Amino acid sequence: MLLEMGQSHLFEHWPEPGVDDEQKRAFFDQVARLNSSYPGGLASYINTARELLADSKAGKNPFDGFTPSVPSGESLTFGDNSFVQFEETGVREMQNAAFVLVAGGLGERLGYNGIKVALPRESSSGTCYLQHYIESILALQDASSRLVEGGSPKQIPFVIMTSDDTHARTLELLESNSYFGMNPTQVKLLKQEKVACLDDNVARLAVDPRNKYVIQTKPHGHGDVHSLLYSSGLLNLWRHAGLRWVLFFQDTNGLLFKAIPAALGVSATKQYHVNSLAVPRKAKEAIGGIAKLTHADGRTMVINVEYNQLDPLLRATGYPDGDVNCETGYSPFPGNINQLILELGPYIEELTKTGGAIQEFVNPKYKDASKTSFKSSTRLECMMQDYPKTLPPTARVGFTVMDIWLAYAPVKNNPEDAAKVPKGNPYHSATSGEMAVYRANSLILKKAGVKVDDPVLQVFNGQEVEVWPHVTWKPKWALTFADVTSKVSGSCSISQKSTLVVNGSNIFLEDLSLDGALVINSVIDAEVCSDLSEELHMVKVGGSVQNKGWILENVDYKDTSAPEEVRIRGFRINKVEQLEKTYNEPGNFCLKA
Ligand SMILES: O=c1ccn([C@@H]2O[C@H](COP(=O)(O)OP(=O)(O)O[C@H]3OC[C@@H](O)[C@H](O)[C@H]3O)[C@@H](O)[C@H]2O)c(=O)[nH]1
Ligand SMILES: [Mg+2]
Repeated sequence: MLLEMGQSHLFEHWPEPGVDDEQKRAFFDQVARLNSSYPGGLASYINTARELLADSKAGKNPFDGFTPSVPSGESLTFGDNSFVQFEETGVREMQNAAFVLVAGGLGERLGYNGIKVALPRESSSGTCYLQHYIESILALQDASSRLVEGGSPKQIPFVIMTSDDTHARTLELLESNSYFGMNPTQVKLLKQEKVACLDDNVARLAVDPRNKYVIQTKPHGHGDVHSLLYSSGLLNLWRHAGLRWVLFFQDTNGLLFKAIPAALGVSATKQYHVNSLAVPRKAKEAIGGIAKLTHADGRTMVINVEYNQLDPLLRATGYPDGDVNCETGYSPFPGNINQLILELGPYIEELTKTGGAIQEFVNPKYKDASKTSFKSSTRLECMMQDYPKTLPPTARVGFTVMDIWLAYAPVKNNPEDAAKVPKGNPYHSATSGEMAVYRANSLILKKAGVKVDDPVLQVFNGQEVEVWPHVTWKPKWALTFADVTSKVSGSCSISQKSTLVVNGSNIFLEDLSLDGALVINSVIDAEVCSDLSEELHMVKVGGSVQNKGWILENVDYKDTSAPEEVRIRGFRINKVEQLEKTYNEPGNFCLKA
């Protein structure tokens, strides 16, 4: 097959039989792996590569013939009646859902040495992303089964796509933490394989410069998740179990689960086959724009245009200024946060046709204008949000826009690059990712009637951020706005320098005045309480707490004496003074300190 596909150069240096046989066998093992992990096999990979490389050389625009326009979608306002309604619907539907986290990326822009899901989402509680995601899914599972009478509690499946770069460390993080409370059989890791690198425009496979018996490989992109799910057989198992939704998400977004219930509510209510979550987008921000593309022949699709392609597409289609903000101060195109909700039935139907193959692209860096050779080997790539590209026009494809403060705060940029982000655009750094959690929680409490002091501006690693009170809670405390409003009452207030950490589902804040740090734990087992009415197992906490609190101290990212996860956010928390309370029985508690 390799010879037929013009790959004879791979064997040119081979010595006679009997020499290097081990390495020759290893070579064929690798070829077999590359062949079986790609839909259609290696020959199909090479053919596609030739076509895409020819298009790229000819300077062909992948959106040739299409004109972009601003699509209309569902736009939600946090806390209003329809939002609350969507959240309730979403939580109810949650027991028919499965979650898929794509976490095979190295995070080269961030440059962190560990895996990204092991980073703390915020440093007041120190909870890492993966723990937060798992606890959110478990809390949704419980809340959903409570809403459905007589239903037997279902376990929400959780899939993590890993790669050779992240697999072992992801597994190790799960195992050393007892899967953060999830049943290990509920979690499935699917490892994506890399794809072969290409040396030239006729798609000759690149050999590893250090070992001529190895084909060089690079990641193929998050689009692999579809073929992996398809070939794993999980989708049909889920269908037989009565599931209806698959929710995809990315490795570091500390706000995502605040947006999930309402977004699923929208999918269920509008019967969307595909629902992408979006936020208002700043021009040139490194997030894709959701656009309606209309072809000269009349076809239309609503699809993500990746951030590096939006500007050239706009310039080529009559918008000479390219990717710029409109009068709202934002790009007219909603920003894709790559949280996709797919309806399982239509998804399986589509994958049965495509095998999960996603339209690919190639992005070679040419040596010169002749475009005949590359600076370094290239490869085909694909993105999970390109899934709708092959759907028939009858498919119900929509999107849902929510506020940025509620839905999107990824950690993608290293401190140096983040500090260079144009003023007013989000930093997407470890610093902004943590501050966004505090801001969102503070704004939600405010909306629920708590008096929360305004933030102050502070600079960490060259980035000016709003510092709100450090409020963080476990997902089981509150998943939706209705949960929060049911758990705070009377006249509560939180000063700017405060930290509030809430660990426990049955904690109710009533007439609490906080100026300092307060950690409230409740260790009452929800199952013991399940036969009691809510009143009977409430831990009601009020009173006035004042102490020196927890203080943020600047740490420079170049200061190698601090741990990497501290350095990249530019501060550490000095826990000067706090009140910590742990309750193991219900009651009314009046704090004084
Ligand atoms: O090969 C890969 C590459 C990436 N990934 C995962 O995919 C997720 C996103 O990866 P990247 O951080 O490289 O994505 P980017 O920031 O380039 O853009 C992505 O997120 C922002 C959106 O607006 C873009 O449309 C989307 O492509 C991460 O969770 C990463 O771990 C894989 O699982 N495998
Ligand atoms: Mg990327």
